Amino acid sequence: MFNFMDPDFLARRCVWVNGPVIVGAGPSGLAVGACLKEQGIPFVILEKTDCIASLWQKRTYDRLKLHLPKQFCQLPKFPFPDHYPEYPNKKQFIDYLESYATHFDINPQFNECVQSAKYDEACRLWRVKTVSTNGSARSDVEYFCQWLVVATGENAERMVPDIDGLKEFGGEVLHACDYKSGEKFRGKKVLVVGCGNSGMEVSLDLCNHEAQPSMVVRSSVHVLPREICGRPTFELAMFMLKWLPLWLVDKLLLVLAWFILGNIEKYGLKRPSLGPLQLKNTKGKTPVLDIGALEKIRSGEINVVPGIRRFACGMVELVDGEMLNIDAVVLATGYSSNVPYWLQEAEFFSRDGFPKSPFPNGWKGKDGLYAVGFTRRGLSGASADATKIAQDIGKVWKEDLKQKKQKVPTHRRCISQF
Ligand SMILES: Cc1cc2nc3c(=O)[nH]c(=O)nc-3n(C[C@H](O)[C@H](O)[C@H](O)COP(=O)(O)OP(=O)(O)OC[C@H]3O[C@@H](n4cnc5c(N)ncnc54)[C@H](O)[C@@H]3O)c2cc1C
Ligand SMILES: NC(=O)C1=CN([C@@H]2O[C@H](COP(=O)(O)OP(=O)(O)OC[C@H]3O[C@@H](n4cnc5c(N)ncnc54)[C@H](OP(=O)(O)O)[C@@H]3O)[C@@H](O)[C@H]2O)C=CC1
Ligand SMILES: O=C(O)C(=O)Cc1c[nH]c2ccccc12
Repeated sequence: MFNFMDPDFLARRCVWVNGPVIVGAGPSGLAVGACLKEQGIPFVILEKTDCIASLWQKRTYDRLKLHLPKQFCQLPKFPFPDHYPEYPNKKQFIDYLESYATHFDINPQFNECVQSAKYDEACRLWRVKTVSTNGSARSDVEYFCQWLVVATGENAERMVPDIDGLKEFGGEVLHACDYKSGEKFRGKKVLVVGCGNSGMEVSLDLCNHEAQPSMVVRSSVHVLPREICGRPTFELAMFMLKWLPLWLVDKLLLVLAWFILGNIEKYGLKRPSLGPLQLKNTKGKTPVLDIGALEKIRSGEINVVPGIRRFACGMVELVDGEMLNIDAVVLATGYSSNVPYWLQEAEFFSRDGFPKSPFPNGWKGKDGLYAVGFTRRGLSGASADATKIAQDIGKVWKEDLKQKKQKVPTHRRCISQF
């Protein structure tokens, strides 16, 4: 069970956690924490950065707002303030998450990156190893716990495509997660690779700062208006789904989109053969909710171009043979899960770092393993997972308490040095 001679084991501080270990202090981890607090269950949240919601605080652009109306983005048991607008901006969302953590008295352990986690059959506990990420002299830790909640998110790592010649390009190349504003690209020709919500919004932001973006659309994309007849499209879709099958809702959305946006294929925005919600559900590809990029595409201020063949010094060659002179490249090429890098488990999670079982069964594995925020349903999916996970852990917790017939003090942590 324990190898007392293993130098790695000897170098680590060992901590027994009475309750679950939650990996990640984003909205998902906080939501699980809040639901556990409500039941008086202690837990530890391990967060590799120095703040909560690091995706929102450190890896998003300035002009970002929630795309879905606020009622679909709030976390369990603590609504957004009434005065918040329908689509809160990035600062308002972060402020909300900060007050969420304060309200539930959630204090994650910052600067601790989970390096590996595996279930130890012999001691029937999860063993979670972390390394300190702030360079402090504090030693690395191994946590032992009965439950492990994976809350590292669908957007943990940037996806960087390996495109021929990119290294020889010479100009600035950045991923959308490092893009803040178009200010520094004023007057520059910028190639934006990708046409998801990030690619569209980065292109729009570049236009607003007098840069000249060309946006790569290599395959297809669903663009929907954010509102239909003054009501949020997402709300309308959720309403229709109560009565109608998904394929029909998709057809109706596309008819409405056609009336409002017209034929967008003539601008190079080919629609996928699957409908927008079906595509989101089966492939995880989010439809673009338009907040102004389409108008810039129509006016020619955003130049839509086909796929990339290769880069050369200061240039890009497209698949149709056209050569463009460009000053910078923004890779709005998406994200991936990082679970396969650290979770040593192959039954519940697949190799792409998402649970194998599709929604609504992807939240619970074996041996006390849980996943929150991997349903490809944004923040509302994460909230639903969090509620179920905390209830499930709560049942066992209460059963254990009954059996022990004694009250377990909260946060009893035996910090033992072997
Ligand atoms: C630009 C952008 C805009 C979005 N807008 C919306 C929206 O409007 N509405 C919506 O519903 N969804 C939106 N989403 C989806 C997004 O997934 C959610 O908003 C939300 O951030 C998901 O929360 P999460 O906690 O699951 O993941 P994250 O917010 O990514 O949090 C995961 C946390 O885990 C930490 N972590 C990762 N690996 C480790 C490790 N090994 N050890 C310790 N800590 C680790 C990270 O540092 C991070 O803090 C958006 C996504 C992006 C990229
Ligand atoms: N305000 C909001 O709510 C916002 C929400 N988001 C969310 O964040 C998540 C991530 O979005 P996003 O960052 O846009 O990522 P996505 O995964 O949605 O989109 C990635 C894009 O990059 C393209 N791409 C990938 N590799 C290449 C390549 N080698 N050459 C050309 N194109 C390539 C993809 O094309 P293909 O389809 O052909 O693979 C796709 O268009 C989504 O869920 C999104 O909704 C993002 C921004 C704002
Ligand atoms: O932004 C995301 O990643 C989400 O999952 C939320 C979301 C934005 N637009 C959508 C359209 C359909 C389903 C979910 C979303």
